[in-house]
Amino acid sequence: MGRLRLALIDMYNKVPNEGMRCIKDILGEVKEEVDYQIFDLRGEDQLPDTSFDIYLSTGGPGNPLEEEGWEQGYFDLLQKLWEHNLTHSRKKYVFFICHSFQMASRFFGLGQLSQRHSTAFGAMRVHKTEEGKKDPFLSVFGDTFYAIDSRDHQLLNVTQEQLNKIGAKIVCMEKIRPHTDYKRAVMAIRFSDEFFGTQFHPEADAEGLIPYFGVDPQKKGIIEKFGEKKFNKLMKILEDPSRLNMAFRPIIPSFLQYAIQALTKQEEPQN
Ligand SMILES: NC(=O)CC[C@H](N)C(=O)O
Repeated sequence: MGRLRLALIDMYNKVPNEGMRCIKDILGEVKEEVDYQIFDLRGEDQLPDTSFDIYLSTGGPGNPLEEEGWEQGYFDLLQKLWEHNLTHSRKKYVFFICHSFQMASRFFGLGQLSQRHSTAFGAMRVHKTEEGKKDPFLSVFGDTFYAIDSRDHQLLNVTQEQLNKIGAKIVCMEKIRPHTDYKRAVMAIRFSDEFFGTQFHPEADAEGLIPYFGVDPQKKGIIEKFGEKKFNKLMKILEDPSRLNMAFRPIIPSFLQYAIQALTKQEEPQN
């Protein structure tokens, strides 16, 4: 059978970022099995059709509730992929990161998106839920793990009824902060066997981020925006391999291996 085809949906709207480099690195690890094509959705209005096997939709800047004009096309694509999976044995696999995760929550009608009281930025502790403890994509982690977070918005108030409608499960939540009244935001959702999304950045790599954040203008920018204390804390976590489970960032590779195995097991043509 031929190589699998992956659509990388770039949501960065041409804003410089580390996400695309990290994702391309990860996709380099499966280059024998998977070819990928980039679609600059917000910058160039490029949207893949439904012919791809796997879709990886990135993080990006801005308010996930704002209408920029590309949303309906994106939602139509998700609708077609979701319906495809309901009626075909050869499935479509979709991974949503950060901004895309927020867009997916809008598409599926889960919870409420809102602006955080302050920007979340750094290496944050994430908690698995009971469902998360059973999730194969998270199996290498303990009950809590560190992940890179970078966002101004959050997903709150997802109800069990909303989850049940599509058969989704919340698999990670923000850390518990007993000293604040803030609600804990949702950090990862398994929408289905094939659709998975994280509010954090599972593509982030410590090896690449240390030299990136550690020099100006990034270093200066972080200190100006968040203070020296937060900068030092971020670097300390990035440099401590025992705390930094994302050093080997296993979530997206697990997703890709799962998709590759399922798709190569099945002979084409389908159904
Ligand atoms: N890094 C991201 O993708 C951020 C997502 C979104 N723009 C937010 O501010 O919450």
